[in-house]
Amino acid sequence: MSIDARSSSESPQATSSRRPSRPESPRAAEGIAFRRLVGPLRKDPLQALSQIVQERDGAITRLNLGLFRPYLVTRPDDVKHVLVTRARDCYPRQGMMWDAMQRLVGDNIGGEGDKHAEARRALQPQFAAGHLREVYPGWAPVVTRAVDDLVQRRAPGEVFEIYWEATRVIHRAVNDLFFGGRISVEDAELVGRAVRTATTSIVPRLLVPWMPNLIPLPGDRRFRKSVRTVDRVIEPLVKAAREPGNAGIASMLARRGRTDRQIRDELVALAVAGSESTAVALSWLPVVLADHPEVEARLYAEIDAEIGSDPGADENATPTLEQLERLTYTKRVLRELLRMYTVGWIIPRVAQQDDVIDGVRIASGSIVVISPYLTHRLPQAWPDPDRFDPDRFTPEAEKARQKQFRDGVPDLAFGYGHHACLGQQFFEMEALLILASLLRRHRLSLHLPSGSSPIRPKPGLALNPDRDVQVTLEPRV
Ligand code: HEM
Repeated sequence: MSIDARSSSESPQATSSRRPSRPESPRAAEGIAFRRLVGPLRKDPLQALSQIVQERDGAITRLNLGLFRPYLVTRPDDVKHVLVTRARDCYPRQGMMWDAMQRLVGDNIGGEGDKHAEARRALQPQFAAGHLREVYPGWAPVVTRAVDDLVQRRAPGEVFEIYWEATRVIHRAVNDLFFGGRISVEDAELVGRAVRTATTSIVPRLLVPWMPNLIPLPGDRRFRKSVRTVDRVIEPLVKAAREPGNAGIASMLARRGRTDRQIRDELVALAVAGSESTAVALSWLPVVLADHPEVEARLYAEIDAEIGSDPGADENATPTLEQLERLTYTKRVLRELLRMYTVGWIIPRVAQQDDVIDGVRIASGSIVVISPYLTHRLPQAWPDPDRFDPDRFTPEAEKARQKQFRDGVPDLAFGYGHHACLGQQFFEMEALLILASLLRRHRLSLHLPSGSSPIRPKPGLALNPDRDVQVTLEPRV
């Protein structure tokens, strides 16, 4: 696909990320015409968008899709402008696109402004490294028991979908953190399924954000039903969180004087932000390992060396936090996986005022799309971006990248700015613990019937695999 600059009213801009040294009057973004976009986007949207970004060296581009004409912003310094510099006054997380989501997660941590800041201040200490260390000894055995149950449920060699099994483990892990163990396994799974249904049935509304709520769209009824299910389970737990002596994030929020509604909103937002993203990330792992036997061998070797695979050793031992911290290669595999298969692949914002980004005029009301997935494919930040290479995340490589990109960051897997992911450290701890507990005794293999096409990413609200990822577990001895 080539660039059609005719929709731009002015001459094309230099594609360097360097800013002009003297002020120039803002220009219109180069655009790509509808007829050139529609075919490639329909055929393979990620490939089409990646090609645009590479051809334009990441310069701001307007996608002319009829009524929907978003600006694509991918260079680290331009992303910083939207998510940090003008984040609060010009690109707050509000407007039509967020209205739909806020019907599920509320407008506290899922909102903007003072209410968001207050919610974030209340939640942050629960996700700080020091606090996670404190809760680890009580929490980790819950996770290893959930992994043991998975292994018991699945016979060696049985084919199953990793997403749902990972989700079951993750729900037990996060619900213990949220409610201090006061939610049953059945209720945890019910909430998980309802959240998944809500986040998938909302997609039609996100695609036509200007559609008034009064006009029904496909998915609306399923969405409302899922929200009712979530509330039916969560509301009594929120009330119970006020009883003295209870543990978990819900009780901590109650002690900090948050209202029932606020506590409900925070917990649902955490469930939406934390559970599905983690399950999708873990679903990509067998896909990546099947294609990269050398990475797989190093990962198992590290787990054997640091955690131990001796089946005669204590069967029920939970890996210690110190052991997890030594899984540096496994952690790099997870980070590279999130670079290439960026679960949070898109971060939309709507300009609330006229603005100029890198000399390009952005009118108030325009949709600005940040795509971590596309930023992760900029060759100037990630040479040979389609190659899977965990060693991009060695401390030396990270230091060199930081030096190269003083303005903005090229690694956006967990967002950036005042909405950056609260749960990143929790995700790392949780994912490493699940992998260490599972892989020390079992080999996880992708099951791809012969003749199947390779599994590829499919963009939706999250970047899912394009079909259910099927796997098997075999004892390693
Ligand atoms: C693979 C795992 C995860 C990925 C890729 C991920 C990614 C992200 C991204 C990209 C954002 C920024 C969204 C924006 O700017 O609009 C975000 C925000 C957030 N994430 Fe995560 N996340 C993950 C896991 C988690 C977990 C485990 C939790 C908590 C249990 C969590 C809680 C949150 C919260 C609360 C926010 C909103 C923060 C705010 O608006 O102030 N995330 N996440």
